[in-house]
Amino acid sequence: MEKRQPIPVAEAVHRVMDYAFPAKKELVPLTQAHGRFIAEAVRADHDVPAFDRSPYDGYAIRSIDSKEASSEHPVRFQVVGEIGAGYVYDEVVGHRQAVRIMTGAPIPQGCDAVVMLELTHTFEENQQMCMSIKRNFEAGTNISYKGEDVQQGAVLIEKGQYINPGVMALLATFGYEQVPVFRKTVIGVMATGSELLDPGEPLQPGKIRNSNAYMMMAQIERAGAEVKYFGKFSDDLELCIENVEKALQEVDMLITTGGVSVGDYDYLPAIYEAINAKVLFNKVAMRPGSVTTVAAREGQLLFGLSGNPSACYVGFELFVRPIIRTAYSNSQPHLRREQAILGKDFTKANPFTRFVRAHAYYEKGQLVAVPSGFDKSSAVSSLASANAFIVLPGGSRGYEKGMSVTVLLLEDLQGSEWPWDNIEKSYR
Ligand SMILES: Nc1nc2c(c(=O)[nH]1)N[C@H]1C(S)=C(S)[C@@H](COP(=O)(O)OP(=O)(O)OC[C@H]3O[C@@H](n4cnc5c(N)ncnc54)[C@H](O)[C@@H]3O)O[C@H]1N2
Ligand code: MOO
Ligand SMILES: [Mg+2]
Repeated sequence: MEKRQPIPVAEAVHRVMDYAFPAKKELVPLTQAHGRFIAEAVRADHDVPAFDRSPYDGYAIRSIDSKEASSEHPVRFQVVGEIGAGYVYDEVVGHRQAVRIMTGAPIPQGCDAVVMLELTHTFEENQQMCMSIKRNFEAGTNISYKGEDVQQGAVLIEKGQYINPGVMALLATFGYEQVPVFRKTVIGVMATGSELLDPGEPLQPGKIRNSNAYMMMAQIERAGAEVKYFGKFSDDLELCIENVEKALQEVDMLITTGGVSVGDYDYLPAIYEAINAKVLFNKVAMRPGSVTTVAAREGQLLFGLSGNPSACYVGFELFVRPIIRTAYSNSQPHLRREQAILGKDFTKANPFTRFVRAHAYYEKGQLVAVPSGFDKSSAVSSLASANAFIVLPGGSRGYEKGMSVTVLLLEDLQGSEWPWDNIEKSYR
């Protein structure tokens, strides 16, 4: 039996990233763009606001006419018109004339100030609407100027940016009825193992329910890709080869779970050989997920993730997620890295770099990360509350509560460019 040579995590991620590929583009209606990644930069083709407008309900005036106003000597204006948002007052406003104006309406020609309704007194005289004010208003008072928010030509959204609700607002502002986004990468999922039952089946001796497939399908969606689920397959070499071959025709990349270790029924190594896929690595100096194997055939990636649920979960986030986000031109495709305070002792020794599933939260402005439970590679229970991995570099005897540790955040949309440099052993 060939002895597997563990490689450092960063080296493994590099080897996978060498196979990154760009996704194709497609146009989707604006209403379906939220949560996608934009395929072109968005440049402002007009100013926002596109015209000088009123930020208040009140009266538009010529500031010069208010110069003499005081509480003893209010100045009165003739109200010559009224405009709501969406309309334009098309006369030129003259001496001691005012236009009743609503929030969002364009400033009439001749006017250079808006007086809030609350500061005015409105009355009727000789069947003529009038308004008076008791103080002077400088030119420019209460005007929202053309271009004060966005100037024409400004790049507002970079290619590869995640489309969040604020981006949606900008897309609508600039008339994107159809939005250029990256086509979702299609990722095949296949579970292997003769012990696997579907969630709807009753338990039987020696069998377990297939949880990894459902977990990974959700991870794929969280990362922004599309799932193609091929089901579960028993440990039968010929059957698996045939189905892996078939699946590869239908997806951009394929993830399998289980069968990558050295057991008699761990067939993934034989499958890669049979289909002529080149194994990029089959052992990573990490826990869980040391058996994570990645292979490539004609540029197409095959991720052989561990059958152990926690190992499978970690393998996905470290190796598959950044490939997805890179396909979308996202500049921060990896998990977001932060420093946190370890919230609880972690006494296990670490020959390999350990990714402890953890719950991270803020306490008085400080990020704290607490291991989320049973920590074996086989653990399924600790994943539900995990929103971070605590990264404990190898070669240590354990960590104590209060130490500063590196964490990778799982539910953060921002990500990081490359989190793998200079991860220090924890310190106080
Ligand atoms: N002699 C050695 N044995 C093992 C080694 C080793 O280096 N030498 N590595 C261990 C490590 S580390 C891991 S991790 C596992 C990896 O196992 P495989 O990837 O080959 O996965 P399986 O053998 O198929 O299953 C392992 C475990 O996970 C359960 N499983 C499998 N699929 C699913 C699924 N879809 N949902 C839920 N659980 C699943 C399976 O029943 C097993 O209990 O190997 C160690 N052994
Ligand atoms: O690959 Mo295993 O997950 O290290 O426990
Ligand atoms: Mg095995």
